[in-house]
Amino acid sequence: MDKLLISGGAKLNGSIRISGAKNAALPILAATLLSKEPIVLSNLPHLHDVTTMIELLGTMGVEVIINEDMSAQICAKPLHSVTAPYELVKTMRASVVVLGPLLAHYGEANVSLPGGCAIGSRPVDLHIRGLEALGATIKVEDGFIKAKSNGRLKGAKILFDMVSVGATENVLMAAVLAEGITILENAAREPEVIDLANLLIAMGAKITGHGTDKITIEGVESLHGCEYSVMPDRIETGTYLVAAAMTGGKITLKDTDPTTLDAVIMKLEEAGLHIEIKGDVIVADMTDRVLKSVDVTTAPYPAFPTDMQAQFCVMNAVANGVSTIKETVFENRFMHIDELIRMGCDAKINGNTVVITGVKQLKAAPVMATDLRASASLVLGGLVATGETSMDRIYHIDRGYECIEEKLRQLGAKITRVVGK
Ligand SMILES: CC(=O)N[C@H]1[C@@H](OP(=O)(O)OP(=O)(O)OC[C@H]2O[C@@H](n3ccc(=O)[nH]c3=O)[C@H](O)[C@@H]2O)O[C@H](CO)[C@@H](O)[C@@H]1O
Ligand SMILES: C=C(OP(=O)(O)O)C(=O)O
Repeated sequence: MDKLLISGGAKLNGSIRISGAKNAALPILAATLLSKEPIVLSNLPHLHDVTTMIELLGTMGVEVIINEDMSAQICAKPLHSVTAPYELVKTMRASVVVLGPLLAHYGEANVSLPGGCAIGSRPVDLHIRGLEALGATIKVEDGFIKAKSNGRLKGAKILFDMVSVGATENVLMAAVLAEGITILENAAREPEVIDLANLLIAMGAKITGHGTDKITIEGVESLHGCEYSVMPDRIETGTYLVAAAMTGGKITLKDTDPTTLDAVIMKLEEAGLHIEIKGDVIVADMTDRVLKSVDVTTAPYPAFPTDMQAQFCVMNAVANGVSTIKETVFENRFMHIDELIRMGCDAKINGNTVVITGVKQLKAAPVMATDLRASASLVLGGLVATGETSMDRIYHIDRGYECIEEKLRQLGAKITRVVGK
């Protein structure tokens, strides 16, 4: 298995480009199942999860052509299968978002249950109840979600019990082809939901209210092809901003969308990072500034994102002061803390809260990645630790960070990948 070796101590300096957002690209790829016409997607990030989603679409018969400019032309005609097999779903739980589009367009879908993962049990009850409200018949049998629709789905008013990004996306994609009006209440407001809605609108869907907690969809009979560019990755952006804050460097992030990062930017400014925004560029400067720890509580957008929690834990680990980080979205998202403690972090977990006392210096240790953002926090720790940190199980980081070692090296970090046999 591959490893990352990181020698700490370099201040990051320079400029990099931010990639397309994984969490927007995945549902957008699934949405191509809603049309029989080609959809041309640009700014797709080169990530394991994106490859898995393309492979999943491929097993169903979707045709994917990569154009010279690296955009992908995706055409979902004709499908020979409406099954998402366990072998692919188990490696990426976001595969469950093919359920809504398959059901709406083909009247049938068999999607392997995604199961739990390192950060929590992650049930899909809200997805299932939402699709049932649109008239689908759903059985969970032999480890599969087996969904059928007798004719077109029917628009309905759906109030989600809790805010779920994936359930909002799945039901939104089903509702665009349903007969009549669907209203989604307590819908997720994440920028990735907006990006998906904008793609669907470009395909001919009638959607209003995306970006608020009430989305209204007027179903149409069919959707057409279009060209669409995936939004920039706000979590990748936030991760590099934390890297600048921790290393005391000055970096420029290009092709990003600062408007999607309000909560993260506010907290980084509170921590002492100087941030300048010029359109789609962020310049972050920590030169000669003191890093202060900040309290954080994760919650659905527009509050502080759970996907930035691990990165803020490691930042607080080397900041001045004592901080409290509370995780309210996932029940088990502190797996990185034990690994950070191995690097000298002073942290105590109590239920869904961790109290971190900043230390002057982390020390390199062999560490193991447990999930995607936990991996990012260990890389960040390695960037400021004394000595060489070696990180195992880095397939997690390849799910969500495009060319992480190349980008960090471009900023002056000492990081190499050792390719395993
Ligand atoms: C591919 C993708 O976009 N992943 C993101 C998405 O995950 P994902 O869409 O899986 O996350 P959700 O918003 O659905 O999960 C939020 C909470 O709702 C719970 N829940 C969800 C669905 C359901 O049917 N029942 C239920 O109880 C989950 O267990 C969790 O506690 O949003 C999360 C929350 O911002 C992010 O951390 C993930 O990076
Ligand atoms: C939890 C994440 O992704 P996923 O929902 O795909 O597991 C993430 O991007 O941090």
